[in-house]
Amino acid sequence: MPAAVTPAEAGAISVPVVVVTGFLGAGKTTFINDMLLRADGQRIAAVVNDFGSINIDAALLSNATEEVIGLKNGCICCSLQGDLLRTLRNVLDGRPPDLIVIEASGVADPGGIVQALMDPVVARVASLDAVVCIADAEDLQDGETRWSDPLWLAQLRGSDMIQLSKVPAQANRVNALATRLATVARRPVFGTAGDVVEIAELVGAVRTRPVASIGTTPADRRFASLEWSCAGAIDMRAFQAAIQSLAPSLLRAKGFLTVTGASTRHLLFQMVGRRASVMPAALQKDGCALILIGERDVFDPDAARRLLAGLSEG
Ligand SMILES: Nc1nc2c(ncn2[C@@H]2O[C@H](COP(=O)(O)OP(=O)(O)OP(=O)(O)O)[C@@H](O)[C@H]2O)c(=O)[nH]1
Repeated sequence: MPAAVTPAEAGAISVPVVVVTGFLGAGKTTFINDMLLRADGQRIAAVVNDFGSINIDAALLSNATEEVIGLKNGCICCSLQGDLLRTLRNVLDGRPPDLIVIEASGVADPGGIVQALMDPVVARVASLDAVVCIADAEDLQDGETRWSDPLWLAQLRGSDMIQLSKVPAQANRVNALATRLATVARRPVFGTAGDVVEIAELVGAVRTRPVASIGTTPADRRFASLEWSCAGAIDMRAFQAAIQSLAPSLLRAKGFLTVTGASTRHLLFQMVGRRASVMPAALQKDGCALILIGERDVFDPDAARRLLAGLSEG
């Protein structure tokens, strides 16, 4: 029996799709959140692919749009391509949105996502209009590591434009960074003067792009991750000490915490490289849910799990 046809597939509509890529913690969710807040009446559906099964990004975006779909446990550039296509069909079923924005996980090569979107059935109803790469100015100024990272280069070169995040105040440093980025990527760079790429610039342009081959190491061979959760509250000082000792082996950590020993009980924790922050969480639910990610050859998830287990026993 042939598969049911969505209204969009019936030929009535083609919904533009924007893919947001960028390295772990670059600022993809922040950019999409800002985009949703600037939507000005447009209905934007966000499809979010977190690296782990704790879908933190989807929870963060759900304040800004009712249509957030989390793709859990895997990476849409490789193992989740089928899920992405099924999700797009579900989004397009019923009343299609004006725009679909897909947040790739920080470990994804956008080439795989572009390839999935070129599936002939999907391409008829959802047109890939732009791939935006969020480039983390702090990370890029920390040293040369990222500049020679094949995954980061694939994200940069697999995009149509680059949006700088975490821009330093000094204009000369920003301009030098933007010039270097534009040379490496051969793409326009936004954000030097606090400017943010507008939705109108993302949608409607006809862009031809080669179907990129995925030449980067599969995410699960390069990165190791730990998802850790507990039902109750943990001591804030003990958590800070644990994270401090894990920090040298981590690239990214984030999650929701319920803590004792601090003025706010429910916190959103974020760490990118060595920079950590906490802020009051919108969700007032007891318990902790964290994801920690590092390079497989430096981060030991089992040792981290043992360390964190001590927090919920205290
Ligand atoms: N100062 C500053 N902080 C930012 C900016 N963009 C993002 N951040 C912070 O950087 C951290 C990571 O931001 P996210 O938007 O979650 O990054 P992401 O790329 O979605 O992260 P992953 O999905 O885990 O790869 C958070 O603490 C943000 O508040 C920015 O432009 N300026």
